[in-house]
Amino acid sequence: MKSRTSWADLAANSAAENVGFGSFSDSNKAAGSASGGGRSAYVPPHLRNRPPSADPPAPTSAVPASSNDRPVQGGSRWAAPRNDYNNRPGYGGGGGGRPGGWGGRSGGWDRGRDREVNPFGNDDDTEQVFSEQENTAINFDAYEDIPVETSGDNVPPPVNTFAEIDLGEALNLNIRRCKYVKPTPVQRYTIPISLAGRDLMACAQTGSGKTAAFCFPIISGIMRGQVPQKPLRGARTVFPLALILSPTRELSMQIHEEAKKFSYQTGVKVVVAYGGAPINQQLRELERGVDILVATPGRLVDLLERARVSLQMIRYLALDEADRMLDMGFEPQIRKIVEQMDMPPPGVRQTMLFSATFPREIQRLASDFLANYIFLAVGRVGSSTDLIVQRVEFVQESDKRSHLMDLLHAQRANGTQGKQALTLVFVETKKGADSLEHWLCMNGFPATTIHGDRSQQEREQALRSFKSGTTPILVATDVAARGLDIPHVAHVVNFDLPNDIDDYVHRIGRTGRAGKTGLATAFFNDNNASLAKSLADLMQEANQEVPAWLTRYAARSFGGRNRRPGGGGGGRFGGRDFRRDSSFNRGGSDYYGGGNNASGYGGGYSANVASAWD
Ligand SMILES: Nc1ncnc2c1ncn2[C@@H]1O[C@H](COP(=O)(O)OP(=O)(O)OP(=O)(O)O)[C@@H](O)[C@H]1O
Repeated sequence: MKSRTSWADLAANSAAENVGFGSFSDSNKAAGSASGGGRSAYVPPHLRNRPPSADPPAPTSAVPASSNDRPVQGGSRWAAPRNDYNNRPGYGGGGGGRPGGWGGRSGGWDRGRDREVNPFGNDDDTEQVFSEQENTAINFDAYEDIPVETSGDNVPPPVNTFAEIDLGEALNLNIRRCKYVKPTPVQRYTIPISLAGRDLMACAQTGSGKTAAFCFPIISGIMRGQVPQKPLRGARTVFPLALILSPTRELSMQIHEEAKKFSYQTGVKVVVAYGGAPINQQLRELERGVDILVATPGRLVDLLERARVSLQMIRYLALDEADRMLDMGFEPQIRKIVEQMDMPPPGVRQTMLFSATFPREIQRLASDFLANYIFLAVGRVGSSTDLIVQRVEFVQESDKRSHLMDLLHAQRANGTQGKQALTLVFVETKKGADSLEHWLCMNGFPATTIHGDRSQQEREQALRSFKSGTTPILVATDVAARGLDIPHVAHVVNFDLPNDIDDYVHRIGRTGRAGKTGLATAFFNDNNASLAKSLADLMQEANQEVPAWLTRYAARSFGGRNRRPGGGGGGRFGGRDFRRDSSFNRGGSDYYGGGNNASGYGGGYSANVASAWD
């Protein structure tokens, strides 16, 4: 899905705010007086932005008609109880469980007046949605025989269809608008687990739909949940109910765009906050109301320190790319956010950790954040690679550019470098990215670059230009390695291989997404010898052709940081529940070591790009 937040969008939002929400601050101040007759009455998320119904429903004690001041639609019609939620225990719908009075949110979130932008880009697509039979976006056959492993107490059974899960009417409609016909394997398992209120550590291959897997239960849970009383804090402090953290600005923007689609017309408000963009605009957006906050850690810490956000009401915490979030670069910030601010503890909040890779040492750290959690592994190690043809070629440093040129010329000749076939080239350093981009442009290959030394505006512009095919080659550092879902990336080139096999898995995962096939080419030379074993193991597991010379390199390297479990014959997954390891029970760790423990996971983590992240 495209990330469409841009500076232009932000400016437009700001303009819209001035036009449509000029009186916000007043109503915000008045918020909390549910019967005040002003426009500040609390409207619970599941009742916001509902179209007027033809049949006036029975009034509900949860939202008294008198508290709804919408002049056009009329209070009682908008205060319709949701049939699908109202009679269930714990949903707070018909039981008078909603006290109203979310002061901070109510004033700015009167959906009667807020024209929620249609994130699907068409005015009323209901007809189209209902006539849509097939999802053309995903090849589910590719997931037929995917191995799945769960561990933990009382794991709820998976579902086969979205219809089996009661996510709520409005969310179901959005799922159909997204043309998601069936849940992907990770969604089949994680959604019931999350809806059952369980904590989760989920490891599933790149491009397999993890974003929806954590967004759906959060949105559904907020729609049906009890709304607690807002604690007494500064008038400008906001109290999100869910926090989704991701390591990069672009990924946070992308999650925000996705979550907005899923939450369209549900009344659940999603706001994004990330570094590199003016904080004032983000503050204004927050003041207009927030249920789900998507953020990068650095900007969130800033907001917390300014007391503009409180985590006191957090019910859901999701860490995307959780292993990256807990590696050496980010861990202190994450611990500060999760453990040292006012967030409810594990067991009170629900915590979900997602990634395609989960080194056991990171699992050990992550377990501090979880209570009685379920571990889920879907797919083999780097199993997106079943869909990705992986090639590794021996190329000396000095030959890399001309070799890349040969590849690009061949693509052009084969017609695969058309507007719809994008090539993503990973390099090690920011300087190297700029220099390669320049060289490609000089040689007639339109290219752009994304890395941590570029301004946020430049980064966003580069991504837009790449996605649109204007510059069909993007030269990137690892800042683009994780999470980004860019349609039509046909080829990932590891011009410089990473030091860490997990980074390789994430990088090549930018192609071969959602059931589509892709190609990944790696340039290997002596400098990459330490990666040889893990790379050869990974390729072998994915039924790729391993060149004889790489096997020889692999045989020469003994163990090392990048040992893969596959070599030991036991690890089919991108991570395996570390609680099952004997070394865990002994309190030992063989994370970095050689050893022969099949369940060990060699994905040593690097902080080499932390400076480029937020
Ligand atoms: N049930 C579904 N049916 C069809 N398409 C889906 C479904 N779920 C997700 N998708 C699509 O699959 C693509 C990949 O999803 P997503 O970006 O969530 O993958 P991911 O598992 O988070 O990948 P990564 O590990 O790289 O972060 C997206 O374009 C998304 O819209």
